[in-house]
Amino acid sequence: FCQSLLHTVFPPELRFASLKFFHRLFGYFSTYCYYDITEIDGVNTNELYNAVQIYLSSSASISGTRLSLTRGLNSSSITYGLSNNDRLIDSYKGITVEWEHIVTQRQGQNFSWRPMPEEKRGFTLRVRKKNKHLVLDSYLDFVMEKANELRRRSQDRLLYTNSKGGSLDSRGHPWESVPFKHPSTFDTLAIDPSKKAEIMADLLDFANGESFYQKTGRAWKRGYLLYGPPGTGKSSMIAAMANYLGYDIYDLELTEVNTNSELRKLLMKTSSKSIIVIEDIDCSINLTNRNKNNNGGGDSRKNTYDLAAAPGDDGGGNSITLSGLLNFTDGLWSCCGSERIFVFTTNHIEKLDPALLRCGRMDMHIHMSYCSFAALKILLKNYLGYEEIESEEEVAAAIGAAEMTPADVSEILIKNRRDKRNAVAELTAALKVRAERNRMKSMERNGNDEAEDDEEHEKRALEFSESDHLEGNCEGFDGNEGEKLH
Ligand SMILES: Nc1ncnc2c1ncn2[C@@H]1O[C@H](COP(=O)(O)OP(=O)(O)OP(=O)(O)O)[C@@H](O)[C@H]1O
Ligand SMILES: [Mg+2]
Repeated sequence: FCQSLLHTVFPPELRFASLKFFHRLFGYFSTYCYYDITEIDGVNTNELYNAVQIYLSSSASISGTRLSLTRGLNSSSITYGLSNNDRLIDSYKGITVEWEHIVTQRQGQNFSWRPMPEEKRGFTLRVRKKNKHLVLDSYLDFVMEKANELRRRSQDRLLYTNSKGGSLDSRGHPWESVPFKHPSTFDTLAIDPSKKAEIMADLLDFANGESFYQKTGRAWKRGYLLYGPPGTGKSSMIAAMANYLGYDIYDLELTEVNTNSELRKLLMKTSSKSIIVIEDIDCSINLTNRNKNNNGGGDSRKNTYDLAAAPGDDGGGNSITLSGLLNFTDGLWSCCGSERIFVFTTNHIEKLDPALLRCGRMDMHIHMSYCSFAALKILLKNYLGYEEIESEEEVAAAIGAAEMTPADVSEILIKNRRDKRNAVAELTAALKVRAERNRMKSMERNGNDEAEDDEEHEKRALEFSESDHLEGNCEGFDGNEGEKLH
């Protein structure tokens, strides 16, 4: 009406100014105020737009009559959304707000560094003027929070890894992501039940501990160091943690990071509710050369902490220092997000610098040990459905000395999963062979000169393994004892 009135009454040159005037007048007398949340804010994607879309999808699923359905690339569920130019009423703390989704055609493509969508989309939020402060102070935060929660619930976990050589992806992010579908959970993890319960309780306390961390003035983060021989379930434990808490995983490949500042940037680009993992921390940075540098005198603190690869080393220009890494986990920058878990894994805890191990940095040191009897029972139950086995005493007697990893055990169980009886028989035999072999090795090590006996034992062990067709497995077990192959 206003516009047709303007057309008839005002000359063209005055139309724009008078339209503006009418808008102001209308705004002044109106009891409402309006907030536009556009999809693209200048050149960047507006996070708030995405959040509102997700937030409204939860209420739209119940009340709307015409909805748009979408399914994201990384999502395994469908989300509902408002169709074009549809409205939805929402209430919050006793006030009512109205959302409208507005889609218009973009007029003429302006020059831009990246292609813009043809449609211009946005939400308009209508609120009563008297409720303006509540909306700005807390409703929009509430929407953001709720959207993040919904996103986490509807979407599969994401596994991020830092791009090769610190390069950025097309959206300027240093992390690349794929859907995280690792099926490991605390139910499938074979570790001592008491240890498992302790870890689960610790994780839960952490996830629910916002007010505790606030009250005690601590940054809301926690560090776990998982150590133990290869194949004892360190990576499986990380996956179980992520699945348990519903967190994303950032798998940090330290060898791809060149400088401390790059490391810091990576940290800044991680989201909260995530697990930041550095696997095989002892192999990622050269921990052995720091003493060499130390001999040179000068700034002792710097030298002690300098973990940079020595010249000529295969460091690939990598100049990350221990202090850089400690700052990553512990410094002021580590608090730029919240609710984050750091997990480091290593096969050789003795190689790590004490600075990395001190309390408060890595809060919990978790020893992932060889398969115990309690852990074996979990594997037998999960793989074969056995609650009990016949040769329980025999197995229990051999398992301690056998030093077999859960990976070794599960390999035997998988191989024989069609023939459960054979699985247990083969497992018992393998445990005995391993126990015997370890016993002999320790005797050798102790300088016991029962050399003739040794040969006989070896023979017996071999005969034993051959008679049970175990050659292939035993080879496999041997390989797991020594160094990791990298
Ligand atoms: N504690 C465990 N419970 C259940 N399965 C296990 C356990 N440990 C190992 N496995 C099985 O063995 C395989 C290897 O385990 P995983 O990769 O977690 O070992 P790791 O400790 O991370 O070894 P590495 O030090 O070589 O990285 C997994 O596929 C998993 O199925
Ligand atoms: Mg691993």
